[in-house]
Amino acid sequence: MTQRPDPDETPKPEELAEAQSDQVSAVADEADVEMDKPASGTSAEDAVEAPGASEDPLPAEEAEGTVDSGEGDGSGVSEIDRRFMAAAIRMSRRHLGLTSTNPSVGTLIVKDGMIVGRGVTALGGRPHAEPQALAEAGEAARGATAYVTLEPCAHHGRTPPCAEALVTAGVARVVGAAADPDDRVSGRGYAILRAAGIEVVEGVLADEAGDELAGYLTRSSKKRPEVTLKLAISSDGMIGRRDAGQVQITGGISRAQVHLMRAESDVILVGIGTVLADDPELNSRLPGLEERSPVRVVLDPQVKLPMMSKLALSARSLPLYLAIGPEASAVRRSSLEMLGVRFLATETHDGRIALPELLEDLSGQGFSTVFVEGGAATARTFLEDGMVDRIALFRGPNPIGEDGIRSPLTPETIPDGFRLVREARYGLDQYSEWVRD
Ligand SMILES: NC(=O)C1=CN([C@@H]2O[C@H](COP(=O)(O)OP(=O)(O)OC[C@H]3O[C@@H](n4cnc5c(N)ncnc54)[C@H](OP(=O)(O)O)[C@@H]3O)[C@@H](O)[C@H]2O)C=CC1
Ligand SMILES: Nc1c(N[C@@H]2O[C@H](COP(=O)(O)O)[C@@H](O)[C@H]2O)[nH]c(=O)[nH]c1=O
Repeated sequence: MTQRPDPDETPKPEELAEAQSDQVSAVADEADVEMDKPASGTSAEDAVEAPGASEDPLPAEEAEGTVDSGEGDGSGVSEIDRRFMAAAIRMSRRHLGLTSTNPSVGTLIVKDGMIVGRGVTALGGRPHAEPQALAEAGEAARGATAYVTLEPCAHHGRTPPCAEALVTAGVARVVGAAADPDDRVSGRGYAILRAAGIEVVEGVLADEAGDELAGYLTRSSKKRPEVTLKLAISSDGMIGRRDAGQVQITGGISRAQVHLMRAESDVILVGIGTVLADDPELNSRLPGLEERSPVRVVLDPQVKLPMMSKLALSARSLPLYLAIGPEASAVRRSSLEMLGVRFLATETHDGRIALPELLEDLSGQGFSTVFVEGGAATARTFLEDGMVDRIALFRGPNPIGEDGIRSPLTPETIPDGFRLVREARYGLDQYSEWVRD
């Protein structure tokens, strides 16, 4: 029988705060740089000393300026530059999963050590972060420093290029994090700024910004979305119990974390085996993030999805796609179509959906991030096909035993080429995350 999550286990805010999660605290950090607060009067300390920030308070004299603090590394980058960039990166998380096909970019305009303008790429991808931050700053942008998590765009789209907007606003200095691989930008954004006499510093916290922009960067360079494989495993390395439906392996704080990760993704994907066993909802149910549920995709070559499954019954309110093969029954297809289910016709190999083709299709539709939540067969083929960019493992404290379904992956069997980037404790669970080098 399917076990439902215990509502009493829904974590309280103080539990979340205790979870010491980078991502949960990042959301809290973002909230501290509230977009709807008046910009004027936000000091460097306000921006950087958000909850969860580990940095020591800045000395007043350092907070007053944005020029080299005298570290002597000769790069022209000060500690305060890095802190403002860290704040801009945290802010950019606000719209992760909501700006497709654009990346979620953060911009801060800083004058005399005070934040005078803030912008995050708007829902749907426009307007970009820079014009919003410049509009908030108004005349104060003249002579200010702009912190941008991605190189400002250089092309004329529905709005003029952001690089030109920064020039027109009269900023004196631009500090950038990640370079933009988009052919229409790729160095041109920084070139426009330099040609106008603006001082440009590139690559400040580029890795950290790249982490948040991973979907966009992968989609631009590999023409497919960034894939995160997430699994919840028991202490003895199982992901479920045979013929038992959904087994709760991890606790409430991990579940909240998973729902946050879902909310930050464009697509959540599982195999039909998981749907038949668990009857999952695959949405984001974290209070306040319900509207941010991703599109759901099920690998279902033979269209086995039950009409009465939670997924099929919710297809009108939250998009549901079945990746189907050439042999899919037209009759089953049209019954599900009436419920609002959509289809992605894909080639199959040995009855398996061709993942590279499916991912290319999803990328073509503008999706930049795919969160794969299993089950075992699906996880295995994503790994075998080399289609996993990030692995997120939640390990619960209890064993499942002999009737368990063995996980295709444990912390001890992470494939070569992946690097451990994050570890955290969520209640009694251990969280570990790896990225492909
Ligand atoms: N702890 C955890 O993190 C999770 C645990 N689970 C557990 O896992 C179990 C289900 O796992 P499993 O049975 O392996 O099911 P999957 O969810 O991996 O589904 C497998 C099915 O998906 C279809 N499929 C189509 N293309 C592919 C492809 N390229 N690669 C793999 N599958 C493809 C096939 O359907 P067809 O046979 O019709 O061709 C295949 O049998 C359940 O017990 C569930 O509770 C599930 C998710 C997460
Ligand atoms: N059992 C288990 C997980 N299982 C995953 O979550 C899915 C259920 O999603 P939903 O119906 O939306 O709650 C399920 O089908 C499987 O993919 N995840 C975890 O983080 N921890 C757990 O202990």
